[in-house]
Amino acid sequence: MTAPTTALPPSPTIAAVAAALAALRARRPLVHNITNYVAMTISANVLLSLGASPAMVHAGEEVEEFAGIADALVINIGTLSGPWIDAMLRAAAAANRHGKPWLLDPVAAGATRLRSETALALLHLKPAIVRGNAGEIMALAGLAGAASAASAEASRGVDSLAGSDAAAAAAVALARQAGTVVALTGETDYATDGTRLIAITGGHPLMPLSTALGCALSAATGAFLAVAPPLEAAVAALAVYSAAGAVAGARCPGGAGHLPAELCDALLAMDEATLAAHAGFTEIDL
Ligand SMILES: Nc1ncnc2c1ncn2[C@@H]1O[C@H](COP(=O)(O)OP(=O)(O)O)[C@@H](O)[C@H]1O
Ligand SMILES: Cc1ncsc1CCOP(=O)(O)O
Ligand SMILES: [Mg+2]
Repeated sequence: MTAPTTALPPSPTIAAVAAALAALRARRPLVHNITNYVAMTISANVLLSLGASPAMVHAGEEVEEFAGIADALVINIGTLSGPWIDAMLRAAAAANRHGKPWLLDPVAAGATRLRSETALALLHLKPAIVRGNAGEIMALAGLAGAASAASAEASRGVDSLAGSDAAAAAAVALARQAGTVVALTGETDYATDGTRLIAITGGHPLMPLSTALGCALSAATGAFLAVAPPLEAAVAALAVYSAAGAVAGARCPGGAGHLPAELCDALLAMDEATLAAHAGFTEIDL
């Protein structure tokens, strides 16, 4: 029997995630966010605690210029309107021209025609990563023709009613069809480039009870895009955030009110031992 000529890509390790986090902190990337009104403050605080520099810049008159100076761009369609859509399309095209990686968070894709058409138009501009909950990933995969249309019961507005396990196949199909990495979140998170599927455990059941933590995760994932290729960036972001979420949730016995603050503190203090204690990976055969 002959030995294989090409090695399989290595499975993710806690050490590799810790190294990506160290690289991020050393680089302190400037992350350009076009995000929704609900998510702006927590996204900026998550980026600062992680070790990145946030900037919320959405005016059509300046997004192209800013995309050129930023290290990565995050586009989140949470609170859409006509001028914002124009700015999002211009920013994504400018990031592509400048060779800057960018991420799409298709908030509530599938809920309205405006959201579906905008998410699809942005997908066609080739984001490096799409990060969404199960309902959004199933909807976007259906809209892109990568999977059958998502059922109306998969989402309620910005919230997913479906579990992430049920959306893993749609995530893989979307990644293949769109040539992107998909970061799918829920009780278990998944990262896939269409050839590999990695499950990431951690987090806390209180996380869906605090608004915009998914949006802030998308911002954090954008920061990792400045220091790592898309699949590694997605895995690192999901693992770091899952570990921080687990630590933060354990410090919130009375509910989710303080969760965003605890999450930021946990991100600031994140280290390899905490990652090892609170995040895990499984590589799933495709
Ligand atoms: N039931 C859960 N248990 C643990 N972590 C969760 C749970 N639901 C969501 N999370 C975590 O919350 C974060 C946001 O994910 P999610 O709620 O799917 O996004 P969104 O806010 O966009 O709907 C992710 O880090 C995810 O792992
Ligand atoms: C409530 C809400 N409405 C429009 S955007 C938004 C925030 C959604 O945040 P997330 O997707 O992280 O739950
Ligand atoms: Mg969301």
